[in-house]
Amino acid sequence: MASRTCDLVGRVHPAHQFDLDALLRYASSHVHAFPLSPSKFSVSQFGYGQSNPTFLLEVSSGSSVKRYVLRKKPPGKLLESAHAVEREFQVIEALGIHTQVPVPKVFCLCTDSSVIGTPFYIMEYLDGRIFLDPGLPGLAPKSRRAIYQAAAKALASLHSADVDTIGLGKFGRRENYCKRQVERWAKQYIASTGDGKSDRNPKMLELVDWLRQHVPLEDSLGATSGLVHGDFRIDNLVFHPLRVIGILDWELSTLETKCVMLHTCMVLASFYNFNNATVQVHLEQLGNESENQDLLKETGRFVPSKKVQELRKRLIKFMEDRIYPMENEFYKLAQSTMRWTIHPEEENLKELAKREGLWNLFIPFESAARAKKLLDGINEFPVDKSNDCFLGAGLSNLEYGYLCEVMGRSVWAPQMFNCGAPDTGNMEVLLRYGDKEQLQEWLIPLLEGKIRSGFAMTEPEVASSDATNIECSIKREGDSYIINGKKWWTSGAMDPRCRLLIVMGKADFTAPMHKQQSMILVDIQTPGMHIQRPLTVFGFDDAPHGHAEISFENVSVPAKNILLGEGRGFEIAQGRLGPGRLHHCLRLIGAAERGMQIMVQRALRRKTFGKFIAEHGSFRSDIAKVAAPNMALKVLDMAIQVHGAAGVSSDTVLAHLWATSRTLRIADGPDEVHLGTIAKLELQRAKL
Ligand SMILES: Cc1cc2nc3c(=O)[nH]c(=O)nc-3n(C[C@H](O)[C@H](O)[C@H](O)COP(=O)(O)OP(=O)(O)OC[C@H]3O[C@@H](n4cnc5c(N)ncnc54)[C@H](O)[C@@H]3O)c2cc1C
Repeated sequence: MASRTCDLVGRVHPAHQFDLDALLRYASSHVHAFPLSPSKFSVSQFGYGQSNPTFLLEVSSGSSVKRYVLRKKPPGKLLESAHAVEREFQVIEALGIHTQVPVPKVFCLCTDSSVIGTPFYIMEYLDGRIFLDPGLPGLAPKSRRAIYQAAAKALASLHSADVDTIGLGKFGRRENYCKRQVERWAKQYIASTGDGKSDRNPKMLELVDWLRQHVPLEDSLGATSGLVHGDFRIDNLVFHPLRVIGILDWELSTLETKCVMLHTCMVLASFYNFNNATVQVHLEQLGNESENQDLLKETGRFVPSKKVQELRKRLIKFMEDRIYPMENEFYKLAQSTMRWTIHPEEENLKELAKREGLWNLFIPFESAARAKKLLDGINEFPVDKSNDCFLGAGLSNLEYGYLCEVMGRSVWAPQMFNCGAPDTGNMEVLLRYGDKEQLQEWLIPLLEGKIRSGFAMTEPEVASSDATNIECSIKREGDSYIINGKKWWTSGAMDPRCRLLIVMGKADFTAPMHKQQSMILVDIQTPGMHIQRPLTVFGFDDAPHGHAEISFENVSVPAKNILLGEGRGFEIAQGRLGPGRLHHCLRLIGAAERGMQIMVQRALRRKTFGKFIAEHGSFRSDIAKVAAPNMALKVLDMAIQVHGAAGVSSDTVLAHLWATSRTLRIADGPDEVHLGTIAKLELQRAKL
């Protein structure tokens, strides 16, 4: 049977007693809404299997009683890496803020041992049930099944967390986790069996061998790391009534390769006979990775999951049926005197894409989870089943790659699926860093495709590839910020639907170099903002979205529009650039694919000197060279060449695709900056 959490406490062990007054003083000033002068303050200790002593705090004021849980290091001399309550706090806090993984809310971490003798943290008390016996005796089979499934779901939600997005990318050593783990288990098994101990099971030795031979390829890189609890047992879960409301005891948590989680889970299932619901849910959640593994082994290449393949098929059909046939119409309008207006068919296509579930596909499932949590209960937010696609299709960046590539085949396509830059980057910024009010005001209309947005960082007067040079000032005055400065290349700002600019500037020119920058949300209609001119790229002005030069003269914006707080702009810019560049590159692959397709069709139709162009030797040798650096530009350049004069005209899409592709060696940071970052990461990895 289950025990209620409050039934698991008893008197504080004499060796674990500490100064209650000191704790009360500390908690009163560090825990939000902690009663200041309680009429009663009592402490009892949880007695069940705690390596870090854990206490229930009960604080009474009049008739109300508040309960908290305190977890601390044990007293005495400890092994350096053991009992790290600081790490526990870090992981619970990150999961609580950024994911839907059920964890108690944490209130404060105290690393000052002078307060109660050792570091400690205080968290929410969860009133629920704990099952001490994993066999769940005394429960009806139906309830038992529900409990096991809830446990498996909680574990799967944990393993779905994107550690880089939630700030836990450096929480543990990433590479060779699987190899180290298998060796450790093998050693432990050998040490605890044979020679007068329990019999050694030959099947277990076979299993060890099998695991050694099946260490996944990416284990040595640690590139797809996820978070692992390290001691995920049913008695570390709090249920209410059949749902997991909290995962406890994070002492052994660390990072491990994601597909290893599946292996680990299967091994655990066989060791503990836990329940294969865990494995099933993992297969559902991590199925793409394991599926890819198998297909990688069989064919030598990755193949996307069934879900992604199905989406890709639908997307390609949409492109062929709806978008390619409209391209000429869109170009015609964009070159006419009405160039800064929107073709009515664009909005129709957006509605169709929404209906087909081809909407906001770029949103990573992790960002979607944060937004769902923040926007839960808001009426305007369409999170019900019929509108599920407003927060994407729950894809990983890898999965979206297969779809992004298809969208890149037409410069008009991404925005039809609400997946166009700079909106994607801006939505991602709001999804990751915006507060509830900011999400409500700006994210919802962006998700719905009702408005568009721009990102204003680059300035004409300073070398903007280095964002520390930015000079635009964002100065706090009372309840507002006043913006003064000049920006250029703000893409999308000419679009008549553009309502929001995310502006980067400096709130404090005297702060440390990377803390001077802030980002603020600005309504484009705010007085003092002047669009000076649209800029052109090799003669294309990219109407109707355009790239604007904008001046800001005493533009007054409500203080609540600051993102994350003053001095956090650099940090946000880094987070924004990563996925943005990735999306551009994936679209470039699509542009190259399209160029290749058009080129081959042309070369098979047109004859020079008595032969089809495709039959000339130079064409054959060129076509074999597509995997070079700057691949997209090379392919498009070849496609233009094959078309002769038609290739540089606007009668085909090639010149525009080439111009757009060329800009991407500068836009979103020049090649040199990205190469510098890659070199830095490679050097860091070599030092590990
Ligand atoms: C089509 C297009 C759209 C754009 N859209 C936006 C937008 O929406 N919002 C926005 O804010 N900006 C936008 N930009 C601007 C773009 O982000 C900047 O142009 C880019 O960051 C470079 O800044 P810069 O032009 O000031 O060049 P600079 O910083 O002056 O750099 C010039 C050159 O210096 C070299 N260089 C720089 N750093 C290094 C280094 N570390 N090592 C070696 N060489 C280096 C590179 O060759 C680089 O091209 C856009 C640009 C284009 C072309």
